[in-house]
Amino acid sequence: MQTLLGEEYPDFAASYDHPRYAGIRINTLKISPEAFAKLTPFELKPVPWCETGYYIEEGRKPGKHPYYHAGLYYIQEPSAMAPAEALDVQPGDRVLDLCAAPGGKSTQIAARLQGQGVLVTNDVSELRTKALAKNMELYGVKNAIVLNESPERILQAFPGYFNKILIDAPCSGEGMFRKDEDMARQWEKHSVEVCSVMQRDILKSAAGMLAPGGTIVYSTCTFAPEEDEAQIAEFLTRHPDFEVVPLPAEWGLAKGRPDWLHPPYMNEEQDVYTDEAAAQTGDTGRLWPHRIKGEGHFVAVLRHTGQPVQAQNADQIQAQDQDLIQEDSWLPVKPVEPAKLSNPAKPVQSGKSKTGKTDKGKGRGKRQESGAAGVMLNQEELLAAWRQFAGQNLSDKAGTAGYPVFFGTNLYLSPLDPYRLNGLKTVRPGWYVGSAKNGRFVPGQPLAAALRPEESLRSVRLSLEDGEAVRYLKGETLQVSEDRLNCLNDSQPKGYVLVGIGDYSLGWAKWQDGMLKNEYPAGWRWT
Ligand SMILES: C[S@@+](CC[C@H](N)C(=O)[O-])C[C@H]1O[C@@H](n2cnc3c(N)ncnc32)[C@H](O)[C@@H]1O
Repeated sequence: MQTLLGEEYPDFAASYDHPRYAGIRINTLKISPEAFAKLTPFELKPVPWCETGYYIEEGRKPGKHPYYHAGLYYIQEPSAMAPAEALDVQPGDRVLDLCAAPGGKSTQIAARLQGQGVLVTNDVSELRTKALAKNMELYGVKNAIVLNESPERILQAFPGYFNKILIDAPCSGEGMFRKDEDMARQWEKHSVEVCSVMQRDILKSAAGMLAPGGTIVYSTCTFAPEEDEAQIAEFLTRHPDFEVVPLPAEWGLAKGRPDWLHPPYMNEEQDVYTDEAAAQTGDTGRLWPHRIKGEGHFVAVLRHTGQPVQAQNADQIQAQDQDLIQEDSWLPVKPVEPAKLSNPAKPVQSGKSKTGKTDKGKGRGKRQESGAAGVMLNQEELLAAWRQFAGQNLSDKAGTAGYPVFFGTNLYLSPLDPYRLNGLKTVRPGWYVGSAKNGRFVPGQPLAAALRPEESLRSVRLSLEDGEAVRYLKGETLQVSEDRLNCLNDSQPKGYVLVGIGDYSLGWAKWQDGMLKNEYPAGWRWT
């Protein structure tokens, strides 16, 4: 770092004696920054490069507040907010987040999409995709697909498909040493070399998945030029149909350093990029811990110079997907295991479909006897049971469009026709709305997390002050009188109730005779 930074080095080194900066980003799928400012328990100071990002006081434990459990904000290191902002996602975009776990930037992208378009979010680590999937659910994201795949395999399924791609690349992590001292201990010289190879491969796959005119944002949290400017210079040399787009000047970021693409700053002279490509890296951005309030990051915006693809709304995307389906290429995402019905359900009557039409009697008479295992529920019946549930528990305002996808007894609504996911390791094919259990449709926690009170026929607002909300989050049964329930369209108070703090949903409960039976899942509870 001394060689790289020269005169600036003492300031850089001194920055490691300062405490790190803590930040939160408001989840605009749930609440606007203006509304959050009225109820915030923290002192908020804006992050210059992210309209929804704020510095908060260090040591406040933002993960221990009920608003965190309501998905109102994501705890994010402020400089890590820059890459997804640089991608400039708009509602209707088709976005891929290739190295996404645990989901900081994916939740940011999903908030920018506002439920329109598609987010495919992926990580190669199976373990880390679990945290990614949970975060998508907690933050109320309806239009995301979570994959656990290699970029090369995703390329086979989505050539030229996305108009925005984020690569928050695996890197040697030099910018995280203040935040996490273990990363400094684990650093080895060969980390840079190993990561450089991975980054090159990921960038190559990403280029193949980008639609003409689209944008790739490449970011790392390291200072090593081999992983930053050198990757971009090499990419531009191999892909002359891309250019670097400068970051907004008002963000106050430092410029990239083309002068570091030679010894003594880099190990050896590289002959894999042209001078013109190297010069363009001056328009990339660097976040330095001694220059901005945040840790270290590198950000490059790479635009394909072809004719731009228009942002599309969900209907157009679905229509285009329909056009692409070949009759003979259709396969379900995974063979469907019929749900077991130990307690046979009443025949499914009628319910609202996503088009608002009723499907009277659909699925009736299709169940098969299966010996001691009881009665099997087929896909059609599970779908009908969901529609019946929606008809009896959700209001007309509830937005529940999507392709139904069946994984075992679970039902998801997907923003994509599932034929695209054939053969891919899919952690979540869409929004998990519920499953069949003991002959009934049981609504899922992610359904509740993405609904607003006016979308549920029954809702209740718990108070923060007397600890009621925390008791719900701990899994307790609560006493709630009937007059506190908000029942729409003359619905009866008995049944599923969407529980929230104020206007912000937490999960499901079942109300009967003044008792609110807690349905908040064990794995989500406040401990
Ligand atoms: C910097 S972290 C991502 C942080 C994430 N974007 C966020 O904002 O929460 C890099 C991620 O890349 C993943 N990764 C490593 N190699 C990968 C590969 N070849 N393809 C996809 N993901 C990869 C790692 O498992 C790790 O989760």
